[in-house]
Amino acid sequence: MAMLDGMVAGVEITSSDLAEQLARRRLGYGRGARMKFEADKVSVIGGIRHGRTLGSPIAIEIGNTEWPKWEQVMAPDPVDPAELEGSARNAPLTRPRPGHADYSGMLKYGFDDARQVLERASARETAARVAAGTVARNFLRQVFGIEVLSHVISIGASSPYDGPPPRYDDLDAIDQSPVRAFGKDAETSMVEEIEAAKRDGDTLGGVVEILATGVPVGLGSHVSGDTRLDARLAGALMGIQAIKGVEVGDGFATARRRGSAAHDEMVPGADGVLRSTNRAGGLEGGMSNGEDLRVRIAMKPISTVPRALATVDMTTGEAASAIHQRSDVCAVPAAGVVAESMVALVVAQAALEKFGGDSVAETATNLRTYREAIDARPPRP
Ligand SMILES: Cc1cc2nc3c(=O)[nH]c(=O)nc-3n(C[C@H](O)[C@H](O)[C@H](O)COP(=O)(O)O)c2cc1C
Ligand SMILES: C=C(O[C@@H]1CC(C(=O)O)=C[C@@H](OP(=O)(O)O)[C@H]1O)C(=O)O
Repeated sequence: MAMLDGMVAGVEITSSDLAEQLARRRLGYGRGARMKFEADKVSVIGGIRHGRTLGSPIAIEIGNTEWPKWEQVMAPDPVDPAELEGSARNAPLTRPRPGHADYSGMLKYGFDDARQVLERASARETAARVAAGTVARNFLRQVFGIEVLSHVISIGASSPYDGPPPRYDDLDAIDQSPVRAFGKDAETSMVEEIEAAKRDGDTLGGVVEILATGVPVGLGSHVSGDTRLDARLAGALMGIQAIKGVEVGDGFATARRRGSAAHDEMVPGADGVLRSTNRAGGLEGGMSNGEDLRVRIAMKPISTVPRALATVDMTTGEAASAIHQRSDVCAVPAAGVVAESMVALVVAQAALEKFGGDSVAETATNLRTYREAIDARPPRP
């Protein structure tokens, strides 16, 4: 269930927009069996009428077609233990899987069965993020002309893409790529990495770049740490399962440069201030600076490794192997779609803080007033 509060009235959104974005999240070479047989069945429960948001909380349910198999073992009401006997699926999971939430969750919550942790910890939940993010995307496009896109930079040790960032027009081509790569060379190298990992019973992570174009200057704020747009983007992106690093603009490469080669110099132009570079990724002092937002995320390899990892049985204390029923080999392309949604949600929230309003029309009026004020600055020489 995705719940989205605070969205203005009048945003155009249909079930097929939601389905389209959810379908993008399921794609990608290297995803596992569950993606093939499980469908995302979308039902809008409230907050949208006749294709437009109402300004009330939006609730979207995404059916989990796997649920009937787990209905008994995960039942909210007490179940007679005799009914659970005889099925491996119903047996408690006592061997925490390294890299997952199992071990810490079992100790922290006092559980003997890691199942009480794992389904909630699962990235299945990212379907809800994509549904909520679709509303944010449509709002950003409709009012601001902002577009959010992503592409995979590398998977495992593949040769990283190092060309210019794609534009929104390139997104269809990126989505056509089985690894959501921008460019054939990067794609070939990524596919080879996945095939090798599959052969070896192993899993992979990788790096994704996310861009937002058309973002007005002044979203976020320099006044405190928690209002900084870079901090909010990093927090939201780190909140995605398996994301272990976030880089803003040239991030780590910038740390190795001298100041004279690290910042984005300004020159006067016919339409105001111009920049010849965007090393900062569109963010200075915790605020958008009018350039494209550009952030990267690092995803760790999938935790459920087919070549079973060593663990400890929490009931007996003995050495054991972690279970592997099925899993993705690599979910980096899908993580990119999830990351786009998180960026859209953060940017939409910052845009609503800055421009406010209860309807698309009111937010658009506030944006126009702001643009008129800033368009005159600085005076043209
Ligand atoms: C889109 C997506 C799909 C994932 N699929 C799997 C999977 O099939 N198997 C798995 O073990 N982990 C998968 N993960 C990663 C786990 O959810 C992640 O390893 C786990 O939550 C622990 O990560 P954390 O330490 O960052 O919380 C996936 C993550 C994402 C974002
Ligand atoms: C179901 C989804 O992703 C799941 C995320 C996930 C994990 O551990 O995060 C593990 C796998 O699930 P299972 O262990 O049940 O096979 C993925 O299929 C999805 O993205 O819709």
